[in-house]
Amino acid sequence: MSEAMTLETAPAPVSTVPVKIRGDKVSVFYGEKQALFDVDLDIERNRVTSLIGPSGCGKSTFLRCLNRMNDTIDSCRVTGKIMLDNDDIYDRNIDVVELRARVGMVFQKPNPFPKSIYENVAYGPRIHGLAHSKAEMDEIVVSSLRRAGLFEEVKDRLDAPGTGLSGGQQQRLCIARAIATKPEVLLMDEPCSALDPIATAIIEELIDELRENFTIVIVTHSMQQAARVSQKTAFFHLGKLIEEGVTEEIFTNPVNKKTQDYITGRIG
Ligand SMILES: Nc1ncnc2c1ncn2[C@@H]1O[C@H](COP(=O)(O)OP(=O)(O)OP(=O)(O)O)[C@@H](O)[C@H]1O
Repeated sequence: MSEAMTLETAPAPVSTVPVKIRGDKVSVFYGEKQALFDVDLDIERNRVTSLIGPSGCGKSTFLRCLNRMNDTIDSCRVTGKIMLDNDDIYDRNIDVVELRARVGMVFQKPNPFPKSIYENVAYGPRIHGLAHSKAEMDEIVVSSLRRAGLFEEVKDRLDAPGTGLSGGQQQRLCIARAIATKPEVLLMDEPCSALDPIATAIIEELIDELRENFTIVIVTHSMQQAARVSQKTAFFHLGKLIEEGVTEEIFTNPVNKKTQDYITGRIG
């Protein structure tokens, strides 16, 4: 069966999970160069969605559209529509600072501020005015560190520099920092790529726990990781969303030949 016929005859995925983010014909240009082409992708609430595909296929570009991080790149232009619940996030009335508090981000390389562990976590809540007293701030810091699975390891040295922690601990600190502003969505751009297997396993376990309270979108180069942590997977190739669906289906029974070639290691 040809690829076109397969695509045309494939039934639309049916899902009853509420949609948190709806991407509608999202295209991204860096200057003259188009990096994403008409991507339609729904991100479901309280699920982990993995974005996978070969290097340069546009995974990070799409991820960065979801909290308008691409706005920081001068040459970058985004077209199409992205709805976060009922808000069009590219609407000119959207406050981008507020948007980034609702849609937090964790980067590839742990990047704690050169401040204490406590201050790393307190920073966001402070600039967003989320705590009205020291006691409230203490509560936010402790609960965020607990949720990030780090509190027990650092409770006796909250005044020590965040940069003095191990790589895996630093990444959990960055997760605590991201969740301290009580975001609805957490974006993770290859959050384990700088970590060893043990630290990676801890973060993966954490991702699974966090989805109870957050909607998570993760970019990963590791298909094993996508299979372990996500319920939905979207496969990108050369700036196009080729296929998306239930993770298990994507990895065991992909509809598109390109997806099949990628997961079997023939491309990428
Ligand atoms: N700031 C930028 N300026 C110009 N082009 C860019 C910029 N960022 C990304 N691109 C280009 O856009 C395309 C998609 O890049 P992107 O980083 O989104 O891909 P990716 O799938 O996340 O790749 P990787 O897995 O290597 O991180 C690539 O061709 C890349 O060179």
